[in-house]
Amino acid sequence: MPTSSARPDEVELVVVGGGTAGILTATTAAALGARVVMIERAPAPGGDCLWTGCVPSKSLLSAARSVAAVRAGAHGLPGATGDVDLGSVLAAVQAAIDRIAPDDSVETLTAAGVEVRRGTARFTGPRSLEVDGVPVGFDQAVVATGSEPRLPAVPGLAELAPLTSDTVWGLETLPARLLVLGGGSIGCELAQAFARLGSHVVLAEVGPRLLPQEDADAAELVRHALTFDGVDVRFGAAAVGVTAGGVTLADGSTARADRVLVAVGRSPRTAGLGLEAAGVAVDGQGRVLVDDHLRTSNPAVWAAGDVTPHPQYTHLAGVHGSVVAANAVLGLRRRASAVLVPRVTFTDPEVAAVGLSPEQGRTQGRRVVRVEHRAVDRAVAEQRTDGFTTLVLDRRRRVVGALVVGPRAGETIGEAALAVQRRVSVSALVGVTHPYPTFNDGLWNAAVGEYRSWLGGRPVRSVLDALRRIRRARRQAGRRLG
Ligand SMILES: Cc1cc2nc3c(=O)[nH]c(=O)nc-3n(C[C@H](O)[C@H](O)[C@H](O)COP(=O)(O)OP(=O)(O)OC[C@H]3O[C@@H](n4cnc5c(N)ncnc54)[C@H](O)[C@@H]3O)c2cc1C
Ligand SMILES: NC(=O)c1ccc[n+]([C@@H]2O[C@H](COP(=O)([O-])OP(=O)(O)OC[C@H]3O[C@@H](n4cnc5c(N)ncnc54)[C@H](O)[C@@H]3O)[C@@H](O)[C@H]2O)c1
Repeated sequence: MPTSSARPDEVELVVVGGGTAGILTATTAAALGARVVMIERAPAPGGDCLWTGCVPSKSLLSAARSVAAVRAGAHGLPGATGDVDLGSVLAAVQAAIDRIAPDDSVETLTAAGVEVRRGTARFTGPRSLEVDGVPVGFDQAVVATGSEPRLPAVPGLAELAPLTSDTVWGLETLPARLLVLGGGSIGCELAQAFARLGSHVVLAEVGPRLLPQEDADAAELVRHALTFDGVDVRFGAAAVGVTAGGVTLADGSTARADRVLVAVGRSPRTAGLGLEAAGVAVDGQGRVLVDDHLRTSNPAVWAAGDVTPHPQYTHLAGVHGSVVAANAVLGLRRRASAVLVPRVTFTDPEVAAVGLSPEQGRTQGRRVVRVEHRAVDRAVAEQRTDGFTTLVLDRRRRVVGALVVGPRAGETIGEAALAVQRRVSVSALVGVTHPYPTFNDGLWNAAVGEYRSWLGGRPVRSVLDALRRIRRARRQAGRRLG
């Protein structure tokens, strides 16, 4: 059992926030033998991913995909018409949440050895905080308070009661005209979902393209797909004002909308947290500054998940939790920078990436191999050839990055992440028999193509020629002797 320097009235480890980062911190620390208290202000733990983020958005996208397929009238069926009942769709979304919620419930956490306290935490000193006014001393603490939607300062926007990813799930009817501000993951996913469900959607992005964190050719395929679904995508189009005619955009156009959905990025939830009292430094955007071990400027306080300057993904928040717990409880020095972070935008087609992107790879002089999905039989069979798989290789032909665009690209990227993490070579990847026909063939075919071109290269060719000559000579000698 790890020893604690906490006084009897102190908690060994306090975790502030019961989202993915907080839950993984708390359960890992408890498994390591620490006395852990987790404080969550919401009615139930689970955080954004469960209640307003990943789970509802993926459930909504699934419903929207089904609606699009039915409306398209594929396979000789007459295309369905009529309005979607948003209430039914959101009931299914809620059912998905309800099925997953028990995994994060107070009962489950209590059984895992975590004491959960409901309330809002605020630091009062370097080793103390209060929960709704009740003081708590701690030996160590973890800030895992997540992030929240950022609202742009646009005159008149607040009067339109803009929706965010926090509130969109409370809609009672489908907006006939929806303006989505922001073309990042949230904007693209929700714009496509609402367009497929039947809203007329304008997506206004301030920059010159969608998904700025991804390569331009991947973003262009998503723009094409959104446009196909009826989304009116506008670039250079930050909202600048509101008139009786609609929302004025920086490209000079106006978007008439019944509702506006803001998805222009997320800010850390640090306001009112008393971080100054705790001596915890934040950056200019309010994000909690951490070192590579996720320790803050106060040696007794750590941070994990969306509240830090690291990328905002559930899987990373979870890994942060386990890193922080190991470092805080056992005194290990696990590094956040050692964590490989794959990412997926769940539009149709999906965009999935890990490691070096092809654009980064080319800039760094790495070899980039690409397979178009028109050469992947599963994509052809499903008439979904609008994608590609790209591998980025180092000088020894080991996989250092991958970008996949297509249906279920998010499933393929797990294998690519394993390859990048373990520095798997193209020849090793070729040696793994892949079942046929799958979208993962894109990855395998890219590796096979690269391997064949290596085999066809001059140095390997001359070795192979020599081996063949020796083999021929031996057979001829054998025949003479026989
Ligand atoms: C629409 C949407 C879709 C997304 N889709 C994906 C996806 O597909 N894949 C993916 O990887 N990521 C996705 N994300 C991102 C993902 O949801 C976040 O990265 C993840 O939830 C971050 O977890 P966290 O624990 O850091 O923060 P959170 O989940 O936000 O948890 C923080 C918790 O702290 C609590 N809290 C805050 N302040 C206090 C306080 N003072 N006292 C007590 N409690 C407090 C909050 O109530 C909250 O429960 C999506 C996000 C959104 C918004
Ligand atoms: N599939 C996933 O993993 C997933 C899904 C949703 C969200 N998330 C996470 O949540 C985070 C936040 O998502 P997000 O989409 O809100 O943010 P984001 O930072 O990914 O994208 C915001 C977009 O809004 C644009 N923008 C900024 N200001 C604008 C303005 N005033 N008007 C118009 N456009 C503007 C930006 O150029 C950018 O393209 C992401 O960073 C991501 O990590 C992940």
